[in-house]
Amino acid sequence: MNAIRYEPDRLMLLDQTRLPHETVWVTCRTAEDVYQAIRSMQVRGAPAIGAAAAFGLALEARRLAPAEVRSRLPEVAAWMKTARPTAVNLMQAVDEVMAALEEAPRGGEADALYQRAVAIAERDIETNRRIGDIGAKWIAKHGGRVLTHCNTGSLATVGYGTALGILRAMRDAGTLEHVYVDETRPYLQGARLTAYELQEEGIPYDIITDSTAGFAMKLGWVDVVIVGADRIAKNGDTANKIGTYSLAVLASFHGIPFYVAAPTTTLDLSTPSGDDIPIEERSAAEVTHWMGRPIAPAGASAKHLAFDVTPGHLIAGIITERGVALPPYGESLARLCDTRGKS
Ligand SMILES: CSC[C@@H](O)[C@@H](O)C(=O)COP(=O)(O)O
Repeated sequence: MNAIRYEPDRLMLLDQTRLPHETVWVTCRTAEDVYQAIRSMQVRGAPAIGAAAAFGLALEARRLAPAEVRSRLPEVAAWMKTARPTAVNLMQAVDEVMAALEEAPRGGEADALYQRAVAIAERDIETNRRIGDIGAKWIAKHGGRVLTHCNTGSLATVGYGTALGILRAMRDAGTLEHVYVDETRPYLQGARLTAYELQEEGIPYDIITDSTAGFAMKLGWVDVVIVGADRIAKNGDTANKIGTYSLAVLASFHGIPFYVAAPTTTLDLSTPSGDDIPIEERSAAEVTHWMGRPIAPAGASAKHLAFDVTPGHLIAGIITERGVALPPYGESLARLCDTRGKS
């Protein structure tokens, strides 16, 4: 399954607001189209929005008059970064494409940007496969019953997935027994998207309501928790989908190991701790309504933080394509970043 298809003059995104019941592809031809698709969560998941943004800038470079590309694109790039504030993959991918612009030959800007966006997309799939291999070996020692949150699969990446990639690799290795999928209020990435991917793969799973997770742990259903990440600060504090922090606290209370799986492009060593990570606040209507229909009284007030931050001390390990970082994260993450890009 893949949710991102690309050609030099268009980006096609599988609309994740319509899944699992409708398969609708959205065609983007401009940076504005891509920006709107990211904001409205037609494309979502940290690595997927990074790749989409990269293609968005490449599309814009093709659309602009050649003489305008170098003067106009920096502004578009800065704006693209504001589409969603928490996932640092977006900022990294935009910066990477803009670096390609610096190196591009005169007149070859649009092609250079497209090639860089393709490289970002292809690298993501390769990275996820490595996370899967490394993670499957590491996690197997804890057992085969895994609880996960949100969607970290093919839909959230360019392909294969991070935490969900580990589940695929465990299934292939014969070590996966069962997956408990938090439904993940309010956007239901678990119930709609992770369940869809696991079902396609024939992986045994049960959706649970978010509030079931603690009791499921108490009942002994869960050997290990694995989640994804949107931004990992220098000290290991990790921003991920709202509800992740509660899961980590529950896992700690029950003595269950809690892991984060993410590519090293999700590490942000320039952010000292989780307190410095910007947390996206989305519309209250996404909490009070479902698919446009109200579920709360008219005029109800709601708070909608889209992400939370799990302190590093609650995380047993951070599984990346370069290996598993263990606490203390200040040192282990810096070591992983030192090796980033060297192989
Ligand atoms: C590999 S995806 C990792 C994270 O981006 C994922 O866990 C998550 O929080 C997604 O949030 P979303 O709001 O759906 O973009």
